[in-house]
Amino acid sequence: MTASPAPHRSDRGQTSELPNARLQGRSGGPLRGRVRVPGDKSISHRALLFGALSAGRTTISGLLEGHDVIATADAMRAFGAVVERTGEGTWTVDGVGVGALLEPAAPLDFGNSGTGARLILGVVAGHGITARFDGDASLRKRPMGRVLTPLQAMGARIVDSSDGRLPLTLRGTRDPIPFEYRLPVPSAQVKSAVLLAGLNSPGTTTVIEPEPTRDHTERMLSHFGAHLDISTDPDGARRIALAGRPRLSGREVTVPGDPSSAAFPLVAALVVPGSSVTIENVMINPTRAGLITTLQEMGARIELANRRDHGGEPVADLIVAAGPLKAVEVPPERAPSMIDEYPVLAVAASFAEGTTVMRGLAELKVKESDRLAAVAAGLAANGVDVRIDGDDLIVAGGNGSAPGGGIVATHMDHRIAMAFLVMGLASQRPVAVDDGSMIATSFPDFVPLMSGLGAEIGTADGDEPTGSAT
Ligand SMILES: O=C(O)C1=C[C@@H](OP(=O)(O)O)[C@@H](O)[C@H](O)C1
Ligand SMILES: C=C(OP(=O)(O)O)C(=O)O
Repeated sequence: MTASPAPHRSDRGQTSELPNARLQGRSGGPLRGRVRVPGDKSISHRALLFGALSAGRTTISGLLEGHDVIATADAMRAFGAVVERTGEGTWTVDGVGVGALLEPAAPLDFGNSGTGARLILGVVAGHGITARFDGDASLRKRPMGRVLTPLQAMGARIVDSSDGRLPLTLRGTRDPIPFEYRLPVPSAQVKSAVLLAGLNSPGTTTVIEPEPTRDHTERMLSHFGAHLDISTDPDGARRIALAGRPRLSGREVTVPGDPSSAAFPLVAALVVPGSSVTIENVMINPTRAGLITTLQEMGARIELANRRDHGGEPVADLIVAAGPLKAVEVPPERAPSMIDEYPVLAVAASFAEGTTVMRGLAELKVKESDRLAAVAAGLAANGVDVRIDGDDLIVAGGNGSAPGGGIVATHMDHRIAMAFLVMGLASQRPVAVDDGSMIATSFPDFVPLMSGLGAEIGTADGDEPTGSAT
């Protein structure tokens, strides 16, 4: 089985695209080799954004050239920044500076990307410009009220929207009101939107997060020259205070490997018997490392070698060897540090000994799909005993094997597609996903990278799976 060759779209900097077709993962020999996953998606979005909000030139290496990030690059161009691809993963941004963004001439299309849409709503909210935001069918279903509520309190106005979802038009303010906001949901996107609006405020913008979320915005704001005061409140909440109207200057950014993409070859190497894989240069920032902690608790053999600093973020090479996994209970407070990794953790749990309980997954319901429902349906279609109890996901493991044989509905969700293709590599029968095209939003070279390790992933033209989850 082979994957179809990927078309090249050099004008937008994309390296490859997967076919809009059913794909299938099936068991073969052990996975072996060394790989590098693409640059971190969260950091890639932010590098482009902060580059555009800075004076002078930002040079970025290791940028993720997936569709989500390319949509952010296009939005930065619409605001007047000069964004150029100078080589594979290397980009320059000649910024316009905080307060100086131009009004986009046309609607901004964020495709499948919640991060791009929500962070840039924050950027527009803090500028005296109006912009129209749109996205694909998945993004149009996702809640934007979580960012619009604080942004309106800072002075932005919604010109039109259907119940707080895209498409919508936002009119920003040139004088955002200094504001203090306690996050009602653990979301780095909401935190970042408020801080980005606060950049152009004459006073201080404060975000209080009761549960820590990924801290890339804070790290990069400091790197680009903003002044942040980060402290802990008496109740343990994290308080982030940003002084408004800093002079941000162009910087160099080197983007480390994305732990959310590394999760797929990592779990594959654990569940395919006899595998031994090294994944180089993976970011292990503690706000993103919950999956590694959880898998190690399950007994996974993962060595973190060659720990070092890469562009202000901790990274390591993950040396992974297949072996038995045992069920664990994953506490709700760990969810923000592995929020995008639950689909593939649920796949790992289906091969474990015992019943894994993942608690506090309400946020999974508002991702590219309702991931709680999509994961449960996908596992059930593949013969796994799975249950949703409120916001908890409960997966009975098959002690080293899972039936497989199902077709999984991906609901325009890249992580559902990749997680179930990984399942097929170790299950008794192949696992098919109905649409692999969304994989290009975050991991355009997923299929060739996995194939290079020996994985059998390709178009589903061989054995037809039987079960289905639609
Ligand atoms: O800030 C970010 O870059 C992201 C934050 C998370 O979303 P939430 O803020 O909605 O949890 C995560 O799911 C998303 O993939 C990227
Ligand atoms: C949730 C995700 O991304 P976004 O919110 O940016 O669409 C993700 O990549 O899993």
